[in-house]
Order: sequence, then structure tokens, then C-alpha cells
Amino acid sequence: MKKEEIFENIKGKVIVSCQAVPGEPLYVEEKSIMYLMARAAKQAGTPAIRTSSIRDVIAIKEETGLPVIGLVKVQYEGFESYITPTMKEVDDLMEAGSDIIALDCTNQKRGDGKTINEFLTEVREKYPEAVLMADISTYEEGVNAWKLGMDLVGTTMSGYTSYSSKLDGPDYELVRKLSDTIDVPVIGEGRVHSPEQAVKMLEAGAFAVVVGGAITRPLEIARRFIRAVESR
Ligand SMILES: CC(=O)N[C@H](C=O)[C@@H](O)[C@H](O)[C@H](O)COP(=O)(O)O
Repeated sequence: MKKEEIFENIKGKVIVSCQAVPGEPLYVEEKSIMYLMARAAKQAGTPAIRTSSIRDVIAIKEETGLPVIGLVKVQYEGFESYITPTMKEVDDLMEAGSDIIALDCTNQKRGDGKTINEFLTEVREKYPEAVLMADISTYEEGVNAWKLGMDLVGTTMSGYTSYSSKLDGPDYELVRKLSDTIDVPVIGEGRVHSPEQAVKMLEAGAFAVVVGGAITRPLEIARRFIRAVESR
């Protein structure tokens, strides 16, 4: 699907993130089962799915036919960034047919000696037509990613780098500041746990909202209920 068409489809909507990495209850070694989560999300009306790993990108595209925001989570030695950190993951995602590729655009340490700007420039040169989503943790990183030609900027990493603010809920302020400054879609992502918070993200200026754990991570959901009851 073309970039403009995807943007039109996701505008003002909730994109469901369906992810399970090794160690999580819904990660099954033998085969991807996340396509079932994506099936539910599609039936509920989501216009796109965000997912991690090549096998889930393939399985979810096959199941839903929806555009997919793909990423690969991998932790290399010397790297703090773990979302699509090197060209290898970008290559694999391109080959798998990922409609949008999400990649870490933070200033965290990269073990290959490259700056984030060098890496993003290389990716853009190699794939001029790719639709790239920058996962950032601060306003400065978002503006930088936009200047480097990223097509969408998501607040994914806010709260997950050592230097970004640690909030319990969504980072509305970051969405507000970024959407006031940059002219590409700002995706409100991270710790959106209720429908009301999703609405607030859009009101803060988000072009679309990504909701993950609150829909597709049963351990996280169950824990929230159990802790609330236990701390009465
Ligand atoms: C920080 C990081 O690694 N975030 C990942 C990025 O893809 C996912 O684990 C999150 O589920 C996703 O960002 C959606 O956020 P939430 O699950 O809070 O709705």
C-alpha cells in the first residue's frame, strides 16, 4: 500500500500492536500465534497492525491483509537501541514486505560506532521509497528524525531511555510539542491503557494512536487487575 493511502486509513484511528518476544506468555517457539491477536484487532476495526519479528510480519500480513508497521527487536552487544538497530533488520523487514518500518531513532548508544544520523542517512539512501517510522523518546529526537526525512514519528521510546521522563501514563506533552512543530504524522504510542487515554492522545495532536499491551499482552493486563485488588 502507498504511503498516502496508509496515512489516510490510519488518520484518527487506533493501530493495534501485536507483539510477543521470547520469554513472553504468548511467544510460541514453533510458530507465530500473534496473527490471532491481529485477527481480533482487525475484526474490531483497526486499520493497521504494528508487530515485531519477521515471522509475525509475514503471518499477520497473510492473515489480515492490513498494512503492517514492522520492527525487529534484537539486542546486540554494545547497543542500547533494540528496535531495528542495524541495516540487517531493515533489509529483512523490506524483504518480508513490511509496509512501514519502525526503527529506533533515539540517541542511545549504538555499538557500531555510527551516530543515529549516519545510520538513518544510510537507510534512506538504500531505501528511498521505504516508509519509515521513527521511535523516539524526546522532543529533540523527534525533530531530528523529522529533519532526517523520517515519514512518521512515534513517542514509542518515551520513558524507555535513561534520559527521558518516566511517566505512568502516555506522554501527551511530547505528542503536543511534536505535533506543533513537525509536519509529518506524530504517532502517540506507549502506555495507552484505556480508551479515554487513546482519545486524549488524539486530542493532544496525535495523527494516530498505537495501543499494544493493554490489548495484546495478557500478562500485563492480568497483573494490573491483580495489583489493583491487592493494593486495596
Ligand atoms: C518500549 C518498547 O520496546 N516498545 C515496544 C515497541 O514496539 C512495544 O513493546 C510496545 O508494546 C509498543 O510500543 C506499544 O506500547 P504499549 O504496549 O505500552 O501500548
